[in-house]
Amino acid sequence: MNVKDNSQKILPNKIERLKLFGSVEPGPKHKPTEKDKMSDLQNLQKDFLFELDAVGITNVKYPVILKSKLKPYTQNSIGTFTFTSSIKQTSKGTNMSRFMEQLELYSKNGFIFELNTLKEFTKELAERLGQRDATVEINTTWFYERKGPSSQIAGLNHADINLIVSYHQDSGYKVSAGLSVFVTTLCPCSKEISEYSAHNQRGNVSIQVSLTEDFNEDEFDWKYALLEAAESNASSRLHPILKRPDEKMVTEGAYENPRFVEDMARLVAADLYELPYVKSFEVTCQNEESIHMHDAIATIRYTKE
Ligand SMILES: Nc1nc2c(ncn2[C@@H]2O[C@H](COP(=O)(O)OP(=O)(O)OP(=O)(O)O)[C@@H](O)[C@H]2O)c(=O)[nH]1
Repeated sequence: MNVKDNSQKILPNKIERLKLFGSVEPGPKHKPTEKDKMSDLQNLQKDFLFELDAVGITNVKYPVILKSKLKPYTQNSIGTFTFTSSIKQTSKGTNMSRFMEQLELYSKNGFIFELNTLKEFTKELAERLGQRDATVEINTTWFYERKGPSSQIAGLNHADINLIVSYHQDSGYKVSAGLSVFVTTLCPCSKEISEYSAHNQRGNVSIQVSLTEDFNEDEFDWKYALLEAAESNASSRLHPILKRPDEKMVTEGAYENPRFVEDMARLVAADLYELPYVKSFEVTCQNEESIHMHDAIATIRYTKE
């Protein structure tokens, strides 16, 4: 057995240590260091065979500020951004640094996760890039207060939400919003055939809607509307804190509102159909089955006339 050597080590200094592990002195440098003397490969103009539909940066994490109809009314969250624009066949590349420059500019006083800000941002981005169009997508987590149905004890739930804004100098804006949240579903078949009980599952409801041009975020909180569409049609909503009287209500409520995955998709679709500012939608419900290894899934895509 090795006996540990407890005598104190004399370490080489930091520079020597880095050299020990392979660091070397800088070599001779001949290329220009001033920006205007550097070659600018990405701005080369030639026939590069194809136009690009979307080029840019993705998986950018930056803080965002959310406003909400539910408590907490204002909150900080983390946004995951994707920024792109098309580029012509004659351009070699885009100017990647400009996406982040613009994000930093808008983040000086906190980046507000709202439609008006995002529309202005997307148009300015296209102009900054010298392109005809730009698209910005932000995914973030929205926290909202949820109380136990009997005890009224409050805690925080969360849903994943996104906004996608595209701007084109000829056709204007296209706006899409999405939400994904968990719910409880209780199997109608199981309830029907069993002497007692019914198996239930954790369901995920994912909604993506395209919004009308005149949609006004100050009048309608789209994330609240999508949350309601998902949760109010489930067998039960999820809760952060449940005391026994709450648990009894939630359990019985689910038994009184059984749902297949297909029922969920259709009922959510019906609510979205009735929202006047939704032009088209896609709903996917996925149940993590508690009596199978696999999940059940149902999707509806619909465009209003
Ligand atoms: N086009 C392109 N740029 C890349 C790629 N990989 C890295 N870069 C980026 O190139 C950027 C620098 O290019 P530009 O943004 O055009 O910088 P610049 O020319 O000094 O900036 P401007 O003066 O605004 O044009 C850096 O942000 C790098 O991240 C790539 O695959 N394509």
